[in-house]
Amino acid sequence: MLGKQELDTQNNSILQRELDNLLDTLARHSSEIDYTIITYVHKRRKTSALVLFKKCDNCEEEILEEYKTIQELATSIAPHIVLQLVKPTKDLIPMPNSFGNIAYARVFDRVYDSPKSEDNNIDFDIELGTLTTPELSSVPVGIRTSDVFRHIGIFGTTGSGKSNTASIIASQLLEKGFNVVILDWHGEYIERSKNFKVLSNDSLVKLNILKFNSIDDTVEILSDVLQLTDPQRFMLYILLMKLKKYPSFNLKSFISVLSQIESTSNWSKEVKMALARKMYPIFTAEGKKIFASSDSNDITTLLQSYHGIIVNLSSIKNIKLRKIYSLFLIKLITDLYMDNKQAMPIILIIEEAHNYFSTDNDFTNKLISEVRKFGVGLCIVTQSPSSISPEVMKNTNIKIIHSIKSDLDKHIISDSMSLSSNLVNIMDKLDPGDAILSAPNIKQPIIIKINKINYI
Ligand SMILES: Nc1ncnc2c1ncn2[C@@H]1O[C@H](COP(=O)(O)OP(=O)(O)OP(=O)(O)O)[C@@H](O)[C@H]1O
Repeated sequence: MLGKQELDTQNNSILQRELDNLLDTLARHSSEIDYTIITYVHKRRKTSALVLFKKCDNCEEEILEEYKTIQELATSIAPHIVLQLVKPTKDLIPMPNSFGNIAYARVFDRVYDSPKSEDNNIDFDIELGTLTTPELSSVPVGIRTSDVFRHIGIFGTTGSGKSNTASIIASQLLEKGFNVVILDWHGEYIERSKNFKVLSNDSLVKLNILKFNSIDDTVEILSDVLQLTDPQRFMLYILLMKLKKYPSFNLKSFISVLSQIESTSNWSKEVKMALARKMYPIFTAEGKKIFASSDSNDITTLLQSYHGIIVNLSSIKNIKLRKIYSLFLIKLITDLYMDNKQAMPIILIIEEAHNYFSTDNDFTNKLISEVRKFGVGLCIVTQSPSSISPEVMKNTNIKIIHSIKSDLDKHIISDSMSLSSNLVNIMDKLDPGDAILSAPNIKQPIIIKINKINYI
């Protein structure tokens, strides 16, 4: 194993990175053949060999085939490393004897974290998939129903398999007697739905902004999404207090109450105008389809009729309205559970959560730490862990990490669950459907292959 000549001898960090990548890939490559790296140090010179071995009779051909595969991998993953075949002899470990190139490589202590057979005893009742260690690839693995109230985080870049994983959890919890509500941001679950009721366009539950329990939460949700300044936020608070006395919530009552608030200066007039402008989408034709003016909020009847519900949020085209609606729907459901004990527990699957579980939203931060006592589990699904509140990372006890490419996102995840460097290195190399699982029922994070599900 030689570093190529044209590289600066001092700068062997490139070689190191390439070798790391090559080893990570080899560790995931299932093969009957074992590998080891041996570094020979002689005075100030060193030289390394990647040794392939298998205990067998007459399997030279097989090992040579494997060598060819690795050589191809090395050409694409590690272009500055040359693998040269050294003929083994009966008594000697083959070592390259050319010291002319870069003194390569470093001694590794890489051990890949795959559970050994004695760790197999994983207690679970929601099956997610199987272990990835080749000899244990038929061993099933999963999570416990009792742990879902301490929330689930599913992370991964686009196309890494998040929705499939969320669907596996959703369908098994539905079978176990949970209410399951999926907030489907892009409408990607609807085509796969068999046992779930889909709410779209006119069938979406209409919400009345004035009829929620806490005016503080209402102000928090609207201020966060509409990006209100402090004075606008304060004016909204006064406005909603006054509007509560009105029989209906519509543009007319809104303007009427707004004009009653005294404006003593140009500045306060501007605050009023800006608030009216920002609130306006709620009173447009699309806003009127999802926000009721006089009805009371009720989700109980719907949950009694359908235990599995997919809310097709993509049918709300205006993104701000979609965010406001999603947050108020979460509030409606969680308030129901927090106000009265419900017979069936519930899990809310929140897709593309980075869109509305932002860092500075007090409502969502409070929610994630409080609801678990009331039989509500949240399953937060996002491609961008760095864009959501740190409270989410802190309060998700089950973490399922699909392939993550961004260094920032990798950093945030590894910090939140103290992953070994081996697992951090492997995070961007996972295939779709493969994931690192960390949960209270398993001793240490493991790599698993999630089952594929065709409908829910
Ligand atoms: N466990 C799995 N085994 C095999 N293929 C899978 C698995 N999970 C997902 N896939 C495939 O990977 C692709 C992406 O899956 P999925 O839509 O679940 O990813 P995603 O992370 O939710 O993507 P997006 O962010 O775009 O919604 C699909 O074609 C799906 O069939």
